[in-house]
Parts: sequence; C-alpha cells; structure tokens
Amino acid sequence: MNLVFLKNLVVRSFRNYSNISNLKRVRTRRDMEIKTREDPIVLKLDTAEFHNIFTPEVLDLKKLFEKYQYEIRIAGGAVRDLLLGQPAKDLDFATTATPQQMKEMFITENVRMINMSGEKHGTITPRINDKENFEVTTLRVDMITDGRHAEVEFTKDWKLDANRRDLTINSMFLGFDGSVYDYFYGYEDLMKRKVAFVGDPDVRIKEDFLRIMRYFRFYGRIAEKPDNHDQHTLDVIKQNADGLQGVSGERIWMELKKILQGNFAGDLLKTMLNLDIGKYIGLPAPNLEEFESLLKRSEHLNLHPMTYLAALLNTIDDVTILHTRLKFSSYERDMAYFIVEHRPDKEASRPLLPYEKLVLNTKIKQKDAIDYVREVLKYRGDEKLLEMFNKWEVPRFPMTGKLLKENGVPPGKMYGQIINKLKEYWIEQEYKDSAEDLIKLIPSIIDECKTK
Ligand SMILES: Nc1ccn([C@@H]2O[C@H](COP(=O)(O)OP(=O)(O)OP(=O)(O)O)[C@@H](O)[C@H]2O)c(=O)n1
Ligand SMILES: [Mg+2]
Repeated sequence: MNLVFLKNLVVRSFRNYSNISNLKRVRTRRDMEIKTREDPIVLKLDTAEFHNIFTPEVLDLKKLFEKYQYEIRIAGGAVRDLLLGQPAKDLDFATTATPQQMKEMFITENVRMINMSGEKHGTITPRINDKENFEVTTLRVDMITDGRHAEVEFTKDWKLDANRRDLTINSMFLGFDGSVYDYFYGYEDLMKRKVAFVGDPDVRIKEDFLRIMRYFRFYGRIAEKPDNHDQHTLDVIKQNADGLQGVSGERIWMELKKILQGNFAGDLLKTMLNLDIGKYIGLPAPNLEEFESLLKRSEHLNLHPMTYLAALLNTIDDVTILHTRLKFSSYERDMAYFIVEHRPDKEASRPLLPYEKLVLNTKIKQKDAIDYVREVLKYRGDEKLLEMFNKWEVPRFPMTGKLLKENGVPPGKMYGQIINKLKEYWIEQEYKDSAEDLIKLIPSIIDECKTK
C-alpha cells in the first residue's frame, strides 16, 4: 500500500469526518455511559485504492459470502492499521454467518478449511484458492468470561460484536464498499491518538486481563506523548493488576516484548511498574533506580527488550525468576543472564579487549555472543566502545586440532590447556601471530604445563 497516499487519505477523511452529522455529542469517559453512534458509517474509503488488501483471494472470499447472502467485513486490528496508513499484518474477517453455515458453504464450494480449533469461538479458517488462509469469525457476544476464556453466543448484530472488543480503535469494521463502521468513536480516538476501552474499562479488563498489556502496547503504537493516559483507566488497571497472575507467561511476554519494541518503551514500563504490575509478571522487586539511569544514558540506543528488563534485575537469580514467569526463548534467556553478568565495569589495557574475549572464548554461538556484547555496551551507554565493537571484525584463530596433532600434541589431557594458552597469547598479541608463529611456542608451553 502506498503509505503517502494513505496518510493523505486519512487526513482527507479526518476533514470529512469533522462535518459528519451523525455524531452524538461526545460524553466524558468518566460518566461511564458508553458513547455510541446510531449510524455507524463514519466515512467511506475509496476501494480502488486498496488493491493491495483486496487480493484475488480476498475478493473470492467476499464473492462466496455474497453468493450465500451472508455479510462479511474486515474487523478489528486491520481496520485500525489501514486508517493509520500502516500495512495491516493480517486481515481478520467478521460475518453474520454462523460457523455451521460457513462450514456448509465451504464444503459445498469445495473450499478446504484448516485448523478447526477456533470453531467453538466462531472462527472458521478457509484456505482460498489453495493459497491463502483467512480467519472468519461469526459476530458474537462473550457471555461468561473468567478473565482468560470466554463462552460465546452468536449474533447478527454488528454493534454487539463491536461492543465485546477491547479498545475503541480495535472495534471498527470495514465493508468491501469502503464503508468504515464505527459504533464506539474508535475513528475519533484514533485521530486523537487516544487509547480507550470500549465502555467500562473495569468490565473490559475483567473479561481478559491480558488487555492490560494490550492497552500499553497500543498506547505505544498510537499515542503522541509518553504520559497522556486517562487517570481513571490507570486506576482501573491498578485495581485489576492482580488478574495478570492467571495469564500465561508466554502471552504476557509476547505483549511486553512488543511494548518494549515500541514508542515510549521506558516510560510505559515505568507506568506499569507504578501500577504494581511488576509482581504479577515476574518482576517482584524491580530496581527502579537502575532502570531510570539506564533510560537516561541509553534509551536512544534502540535497546533490545531484554536490555530494558535486565536493568530492573538485581541478580542472576532475578533472571531465573523472570524467566520462570515469562518463558523466554533460550536466546532471550541467555541474553538476560549475559547482560546481568557482564554489565559491571571492566578494567582493561585495551578497552575493547574484555568484550573481544567474550566473543572469542564463548561457549555459546559466536553470533549470539556478538549480539549480547552489543547489548551490554548499549546498557553501559558506552557509545564509543559500541562503535568500535561494531567495526571490529572477528579474527579467526589460526590454530586447529589438526595442526596441534601434526606438531606433536596428541589429543589428550594437555591438548585443551595448550590450545587455550595459544589462544590467550594470540588475543593478547592482537591477533598478529600466524599458525607458524604459534607452533613455535608449543614446546615451551608443554614444558610449562609439565612443571605445573
Ligand atoms: N484480548 C483481546 C484480543 C483481541 N480483541 C479483538 O480482536 C481483534 C483481533 O485481535 P488480535 O489479532 O490479537 O489483535 P489486533 O488488534 O489485530 O493487533 P495485531 O496487529 O497485533 O494483530 C482486536 O482488534 C480486538 O478487536 C479483543 O477485543 N480483546
Ligand atoms: Mg490481528
């Protein structure tokens, strides 16, 4: 999608939008009355311009639903992203057809369906033209929710479906004729760069506590300032923070990682910790002072999410606690251990030497060690050293087991000691020595080893 075009489109739509007559008077959020529109169509986009979205597969999907006279619209996140002029990651569809009706239709039309696990919640996934999978979900109301799972009832009412969604900006639909259906002022909030729950935040959060994390993620996506939160929303988040206890670590980490990759990462994490979220997400005693100084010295260095978290951790044991809760990948977990272990100041004759050694002597993949060292240098805010490290080309140690063997050192007890000593020497000499130079040292190293 042409982004410049979309930006213009949004600006244009916003201008039109201010003239739209069907807006109800905007109420303040505090009065708890849900703001809603009678006529939900707030603007009509020119469909000719979304050919990137309306692929032949998407159009075939639409034709099928048309043939059977079911309504289908693009829903939720994709509509938000499109209106923001950002490419939508994946398209989710909503429909008035029930899962049973969809199944019958797809079977009649010889369309394969995959992954039937979503059916209970109304989601059917057809594979169109044997090429692309689409999730199509029946309009629904969440009846019973325990903060994680919902029991659902299907409906034909688009507004009820919009009303079950988390944030106003995520509650819009886009029809294939370009109509944007917005029952809860999501478009207005999007243009104001405001993140608000649909209706009562307390109800929305209690339906799914992960929405606390989603709130911060989308705040980072759309807000213009780091601290422009609605105080009531923050109060409600604080009251409900303990609900995160029951949410799986994987889901929390997925959101937290995105928060820490987005705008205002440091500020958002601080806000979250001020709302006492820390203890429910594996950060029971965060080191806020160190975190604050990390932000001051390093926030502009495009920190890895783990580098933010490492500043909050006092000890190696804290890494283990956090990993137990959030279930990091082994790459992420090892990065956290590495940063916490290697963040203290290192005295050295050559400033880069300790970090070169970490890469050359690593027991993990060298590529990972390089990433980790880079994060340590960012953590330390040492931009000069970081630049040196980025320019440093990892030299290749010229000695091999084969060469050692050929020069009288058989594999065995002394083998490891000798190769380590040669490597140490080679590093200290700034990688100048060739294999021949190093081979000459072998007899004296053997003597040294024997006398020990
Ligand atoms: N806890 C949640 C998760 C999702 N949704 C609704 O389901 C839609 C799709 O969810 P999902 O794909 O998880 O999020 P997106 O908003 O699409 O964001 P992303 O770009 O990350 O996919 C959301 O827009 C929102 O309307 C919700 O109400 N509550
Ligand atoms: Mg999505």
